[in-house]
Parts: sequence; structure tokens; C-alpha cells
Amino acid sequence: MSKKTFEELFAELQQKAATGDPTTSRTAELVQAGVHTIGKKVVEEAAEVWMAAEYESDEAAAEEISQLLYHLQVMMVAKGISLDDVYAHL
Ligand SMILES: N=c1c2ncn([C@@H]3O[C@H](COP(=O)(O)OP(=O)(O)OP(=O)(O)O)[C@@H](O)[C@H]3O)c2ncn1[C@@H]1O[C@H](COP(=O)(O)O)[C@@H](O)[C@H]1O
Repeated sequence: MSKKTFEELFAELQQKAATGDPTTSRTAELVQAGVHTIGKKVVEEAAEVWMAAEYESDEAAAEEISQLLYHLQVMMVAKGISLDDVYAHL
């Protein structure tokens, strides 16, 4: 299992969005598709978190949560919102 921090993933996604190839990088593909497409993925993944938490295993819920966090970070990158911008509200 690969392990990276929230901050490390964000840095990687910023780099992928800037220089990644949309044919091989999901992040570059999503950022190129735009906020509307990313927003739909955020909503889809949020629903999957809910369903997994209520009806599936903790492991399944954790996987769905990781996918939601990934898509939230992609949205941040697409919008130019930094980690500090978000942390300021936590
Ligand atoms: N952590 C993630 C990650 N989590 C989720 N996903 C994407 O989200 C999808 C999960 O959503 P779904 O279950 O809806 O899958 P799907 O049906 O194939 O998605 P759709 O085509 O329907 O949109 C996965 O198939 C991945 O495409 C991720 N894609 C990339 N990362 C990490 O992001 C970094 C950069 O990745 P690339 O931009 O692909 O190089 C790497 O460290 C990756 O490990």
C-alpha cells in the first residue's frame, strides 16, 4: 500500500495539473475537463462514502473517503485554492 500525506498528494496533483498528460494522468484529465465535471465526481464520491459507511465495511468506507479526498483536492487545484486557504476555515 502506498502511503502519502494529504500535503504530499496535493503537491503531486498541482504538478500533474500543470505538466501532466491528460491521456495518462487522471488529474490532468479532470482539470482539463473543468469544474463542472469535477463537481459531479465530488458529489458521486460523497454519496459513495455515505453508502459505504452505512452499508459496507469500514475498509470500503475508508477507500471511498480516500477517493472523495482525492477529488476534493482536484477541485482545489482546478480552482487555484491552496491548502492554507482551506485550513484557514478549519
Ligand atoms: N489518489 C488518487 C485517486 N483516487 C481516486 N482516483 C480516481 O478516481 C477513480 C475512482 O472513481 P470511480 O470509482 O468513480 O472510478 P471510475 O468509474 O473509473 O471513474 P469515472 O471514469 O466514472 O469518472 C479512480 O479510477 C481514479 O481514476 C484517483 N486518481 C489518482 N490518485 C492519485 O493521484 C496521483 C496522481 O495521479 P494521476 O493524475 O492519475 O497521475 C497519484 O498519486 C494517484 O495515486
